[in-house]
Amino acid sequence: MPKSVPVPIFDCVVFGATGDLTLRKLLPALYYRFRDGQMTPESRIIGAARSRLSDDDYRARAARALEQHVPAQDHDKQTIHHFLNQIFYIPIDATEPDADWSQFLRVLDDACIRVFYLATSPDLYGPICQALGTAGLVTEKSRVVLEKPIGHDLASARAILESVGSVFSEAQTFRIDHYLGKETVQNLLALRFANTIFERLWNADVIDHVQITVAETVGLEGRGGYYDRSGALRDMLQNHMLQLLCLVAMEAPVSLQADRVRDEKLKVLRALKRMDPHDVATHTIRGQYAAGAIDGQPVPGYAADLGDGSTSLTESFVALKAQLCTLRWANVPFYLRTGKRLPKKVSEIVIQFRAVPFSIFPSDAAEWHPNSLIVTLQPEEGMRLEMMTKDPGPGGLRLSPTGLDIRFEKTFGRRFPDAYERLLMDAVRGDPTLFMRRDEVEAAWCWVEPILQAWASRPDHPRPYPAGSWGPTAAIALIERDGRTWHEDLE
Ligand SMILES: NC(=O)C1=CN([C@@H]2O[C@H](COP(=O)(O)OP(=O)(O)OC[C@H]3O[C@@H](n4cnc5c(N)ncnc54)[C@H](OP(=O)(O)O)[C@@H]3O)[C@@H](O)[C@H]2O)C=CC1
Ligand SMILES: O=C1O[C@H](COP(=O)(O)O)[C@@H](O)[C@H](O)[C@H]1O
Repeated sequence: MPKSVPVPIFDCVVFGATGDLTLRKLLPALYYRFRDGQMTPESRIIGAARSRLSDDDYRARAARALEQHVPAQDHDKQTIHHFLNQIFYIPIDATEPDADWSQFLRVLDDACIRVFYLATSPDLYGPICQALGTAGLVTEKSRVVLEKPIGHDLASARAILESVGSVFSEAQTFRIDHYLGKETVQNLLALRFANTIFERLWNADVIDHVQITVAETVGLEGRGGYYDRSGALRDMLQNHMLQLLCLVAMEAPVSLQADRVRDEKLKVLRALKRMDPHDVATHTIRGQYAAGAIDGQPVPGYAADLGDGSTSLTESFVALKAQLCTLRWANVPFYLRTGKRLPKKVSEIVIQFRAVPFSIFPSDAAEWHPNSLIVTLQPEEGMRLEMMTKDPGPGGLRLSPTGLDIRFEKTFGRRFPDAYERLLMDAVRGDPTLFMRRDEVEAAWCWVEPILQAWASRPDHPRPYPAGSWGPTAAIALIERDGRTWHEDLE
């Protein structure tokens, strides 16, 4: 197994230190990097949020978070003890005009890399960055990491980008989309551009359509306050799913240099056919889960999860058909769907190839399955090429579908770091390849905006679907009326 190369000493200030993301993802990710020696013992984590906690109070919370979110076999008492000693806490209200930002000056080391990780709601990004700038906390070696979604729509995204950009340069700004840190997502570049067989076939002549599914079993998980103002389109599709689409659809970059990769992704976002209100009505489906069952256990509906007795029009499911106006992808639909409280947690990309134009096999040789390539992001990272092969044995030339299967963990025989581990270290190193450039964020909002507007002008209730189902039946109709079906293994 390749050894982790230690990153330079850093101070990482995490705003939103008491929140779900920090406790569930960021602290465990930093723990693993510390355990593997990539985060050296001199580096420090400084949590910041409004809650009035001492260093020791916060360490106790961090310890509980590791207990809960790091699998028991990875708990190492000594390492956890040393890791916790590198954690500090500063209480601050970022919206308070008289907040004492000089507290950070007293703690931070001028000489080392400074990462300001903003794990708060996006409306605080501007005020936090302005305050950091005014307090003289932004050094040449500073970077800021912004969580998604950046803004609520195009206008608010631009306002945030502008405000952050007046304090941090583009090179200092790391807009995180944790899907880009997933191993299989990065592998899309290798798959497409290091394999002649795929590179030559990756176009409308051979590919019939593409499906991208990101299904979750979880509901609101206590995040209703955020999620209900967001919904599936803003929470998942505007960022994670469009980034996946970019990596599937982009042309080969001239090199792996960050901006060359990002240039190509940007072209894809700009080539997405803009939807008019009629397209939105026919090409998008929004749903909201009702009570149902997952894994045989009853689960409440969205309104009950929200728990405030209100009637919400927020979608917890979206399916849509997107099209790209390019030579490579002419008339190749991209079907995207994502939702909460679906039957299983699975994220996958299906490249559906066209059927052979003429068959020499008898029509009863087998049920015909055109080839498909299924890239699985989770739960198990890997890919499978579905092919037709001869059914072994006598009795004529019968065909049966068979898969060429690569499961990453099994093939490489080791644990893969979580996306946040990789991305946090990239931010410390100053490598922006797997982060979104400002123009990408704006282009993604530009495409999503007409959908948001059309939905807002028709404020009808999202279609209900029982928890534990694959979304509203209209989402099935969306693809079936084109003579296609969602990838079967999922159902
Ligand atoms: N949770 C997740 O799985 C994911 C979250 N994200 C993004 O990460 C960000 C954070 O999400 P999440 O952790 O779920 O949110 P939470 O609501 O759980 O946490 C918000 C954090 O912000 C702090 N906070 C709120 N107001 C202020 C303020 N005025 N000044 C300083 N701190 C403040 C809160 O602490 P306190 O109350 O103590 O001030 C808390 O630590 C969001 O942008 C979200 O979209 C992205 C991907 C996944
Ligand atoms: O960004 C987000 O992602 C998670 C899903 O992430 P995954 O890595 O578990 O697939 C989602 O639950 C959350 O609502 C969203 O904000």
